Amino acid sequence: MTSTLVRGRVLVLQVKELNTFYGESHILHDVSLTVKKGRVTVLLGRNGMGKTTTIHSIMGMVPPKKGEILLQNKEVQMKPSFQVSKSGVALVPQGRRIFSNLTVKENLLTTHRQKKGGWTLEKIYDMFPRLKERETSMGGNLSGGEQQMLSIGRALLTNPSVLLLDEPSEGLSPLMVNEVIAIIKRLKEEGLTMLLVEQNLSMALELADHIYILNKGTVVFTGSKEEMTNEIKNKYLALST
Ligand SMILES: Nc1ncnc2c1ncn2[C@@H]1O[C@H](COP(=O)(O)OP(=O)(O)OP(=O)(O)O)[C@@H](O)[C@H]1O
Repeated sequence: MTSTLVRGRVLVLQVKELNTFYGESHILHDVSLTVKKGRVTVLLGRNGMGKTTTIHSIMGMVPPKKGEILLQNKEVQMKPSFQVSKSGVALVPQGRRIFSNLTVKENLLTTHRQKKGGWTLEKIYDMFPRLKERETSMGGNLSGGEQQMLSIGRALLTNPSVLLLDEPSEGLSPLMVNEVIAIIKRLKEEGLTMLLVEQNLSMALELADHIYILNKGTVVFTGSKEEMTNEIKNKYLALST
């Protein structure tokens, strides 16, 4: 498989000049970003700035009108979601979207795609012992934190090349947010490549290798957390404008 190298790192995902519309509303304006292998890339921005639309464009759920999406140098932008997923992109969606009337085990097995040396049900249970304990419970009876683990476990079982996480901290207690941070760190240690959408700045700063900020559908900052000045934070991430 051909790969693009930037400063010695393979680019797993390249998004180039995406323009996405909902009907007549032009939401994403030439959004470009790259996700490097083994790194946590974070997409930040206030409510309604286009973060979820970017994720949904990558997944083929809202096809962009213009732009390119390359997964390990192969174009995926005109593919339907199931093919994007098959190509190696997995999504932990906002709101978790687990099946409430299936058991934990059934939820996990809906997506399992085997890969040599990859994620298995046993490996998921090793990482999330709580899911093993609740294996036969209905998804709808789990706590918010357990549902988040289930949503992450289900995405991992597709054995993706890149994992997209859309606001995994949303609606969780501070204790559970710390748990999710610890999970993401462990996944990084396992070598997983991730694109994390967040509004929780402290979580983003703890995890990010590289940051993009979206404002009104446009990338207004790209750089390391050290390069993100207070001025930039106040301008683009403060809760009120
Ligand atoms: N299905 C839709 N139809 C029409 N407009 C939409 C739709 N979904 C989102 N939008 C609009 O697109 C813009 C970007 O929304 P998006 O959900 O991508 O933002 P976001 O940065 O992820 O914010 P949030 O954290 O609130 O989800 C907003 O103005 C929103 O109202």
